[in-house]
Amino acid sequence: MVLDAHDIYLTLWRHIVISGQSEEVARGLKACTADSEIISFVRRVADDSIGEPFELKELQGDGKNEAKAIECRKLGNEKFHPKIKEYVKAIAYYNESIALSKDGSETLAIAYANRSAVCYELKEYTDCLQNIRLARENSYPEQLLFKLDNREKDCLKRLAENDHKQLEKDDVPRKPKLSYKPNPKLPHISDCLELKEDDQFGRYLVTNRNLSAGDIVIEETPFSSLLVSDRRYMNCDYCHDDQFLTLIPCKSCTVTMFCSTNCQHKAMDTYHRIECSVIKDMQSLFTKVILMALRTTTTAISTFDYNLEELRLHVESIDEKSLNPFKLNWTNIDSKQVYSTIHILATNQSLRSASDLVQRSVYAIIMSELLFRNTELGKLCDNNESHDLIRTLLFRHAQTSPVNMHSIMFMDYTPKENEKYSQLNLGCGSFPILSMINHSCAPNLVRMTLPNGNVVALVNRPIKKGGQLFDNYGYHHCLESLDERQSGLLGQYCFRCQCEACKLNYPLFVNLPHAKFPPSVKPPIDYDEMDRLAEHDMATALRKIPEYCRFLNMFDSQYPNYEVSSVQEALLRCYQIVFSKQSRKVRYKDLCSL
Ligand SMILES: C[S@@+](CC[C@H](N)C(=O)[O-])C[C@H]1O[C@@H](n2cnc3c(N)ncnc32)[C@H](O)[C@@H]1O
Repeated sequence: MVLDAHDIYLTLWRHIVISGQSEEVARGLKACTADSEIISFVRRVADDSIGEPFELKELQGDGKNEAKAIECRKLGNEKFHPKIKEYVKAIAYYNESIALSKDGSETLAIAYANRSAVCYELKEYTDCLQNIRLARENSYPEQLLFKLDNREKDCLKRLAENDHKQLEKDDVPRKPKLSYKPNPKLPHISDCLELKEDDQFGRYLVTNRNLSAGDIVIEETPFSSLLVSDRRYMNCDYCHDDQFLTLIPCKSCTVTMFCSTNCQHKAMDTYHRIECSVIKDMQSLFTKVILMALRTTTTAISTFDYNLEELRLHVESIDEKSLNPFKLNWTNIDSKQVYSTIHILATNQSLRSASDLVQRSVYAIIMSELLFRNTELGKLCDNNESHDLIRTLLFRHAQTSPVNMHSIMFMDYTPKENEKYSQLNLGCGSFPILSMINHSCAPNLVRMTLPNGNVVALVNRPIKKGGQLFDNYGYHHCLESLDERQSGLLGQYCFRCQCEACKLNYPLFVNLPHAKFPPSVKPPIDYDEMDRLAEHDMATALRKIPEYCRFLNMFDSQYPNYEVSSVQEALLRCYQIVFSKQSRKVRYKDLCSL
């Protein structure tokens, strides 16, 4: 069995501890004056103590696999069976079969043909025709061609009769706008936001005007992004759209699919050219946080047109202490400068323990070895400096990723669960401005992903002029106890939280007191309306937004209480209904079992 990278680190660290070397290793790490020295030091310690930990002989690599493709197709057929009718699950298997099949093969053609049959049942006739074309372009068995011909005729007939699914106008998410004038140099953020820095908080964002619940103050595009691996047969690897009926596979690897040749080319240009031959092994070795370090590094390399010397000189020229995203003019910024703003994100390196630095060095060594052995980086890195560059970038981003990356979400249709729609993690991205926002366990904003992959910051508690914007890093007082929050934040983000919720020990949601309203105020939560929001009813969402915002602005002085927290949740749901990306699956709820 292949060990994952965390096991390799654990084996090494245990050996260091058991052999009584931990203090010596900590001293050795402290004495290093550059990241490249840290990595070399860890490599020496590893080679001396556990032999050749980075050989990774058990890794399987990747390659098309006809037998597995046929197996997946059979699983798809089971889900497609008229008594089962789990069409979306059938599609996931057919897509996997497509990704595993050799280009031009009969197996590939049959998987496309089977996918066309699902499209037909789902009344997606245009997609059905596209799959029929793809099946014919590959080696579909001659003797079965009549099936495709008949399905094609039926599709054309249905299209002529207009018997196909059309998006209801209300299903289409709207585009949000910034609530205040955009900053002339940073048009993706409101001009009221400023960057400050001090000893307690590091860099952080403040507002120079009063902000109200419901304001949208940032809409940011990620520099680099990653699709989680369990969505790889349902969503486009590049734009993350859930175009699962028409995904096309990478011709080489078996774990990457795209919604169009356009996205395929863009992915190739930005990261997949380097990652293609190693991404499957990387996925088996690393968590998404560390894969994000890989993605940010490969995106940086392509940003510099694979010119490693130029990238090295650029990185060396960055003045980390003084550069920040507010110093750049984003109206005509080039992507090399955008990378600079990702390069300077917090690493918290000086606060990390010896074992943490060993862990991240081990990850950087494993990733770089795989890249040097199996990708064009092996040839491109023709001197020690370029090898060091790749290792140190991976090491740096293995530290910036867990501290700064943000999730990319969408609203999945989950009719069998408590909530009909629930937020599903599609992946993650690196964001220069959003990464400047500090944490509070009682935050005053939430993040939301738009269908185009941008992430917006939505204010959900009023913020006074001069006040700091606070995000939540996954440790909210409503959901976690003070101890859990303090230790979680210290472990992952290296700071002791002193937010109002920690200082005043705000209760969990279940223990929140009720707000005191004047008799004229109607309770904000109406359970019928909540049911309609649970159904993602656009009209209800649009109607409730101003009401909820008024309530949050009026009663924030009584925070924390049950009503304000409930309305915050309900407001976020309304915004998700109006602006977020929603699963395409919902369109098929009456046609199959989901
Ligand atoms: C995403 S960054 C936020 C921007 C960061 N302050 C900077 O200077 O780059 C996260 C890091 O900021 C710091 N941080 C975030 N919230 C904080 C808070 N409430 N108090 C102190 N430090 C905080 C921690 O070092 C954390 O790892």
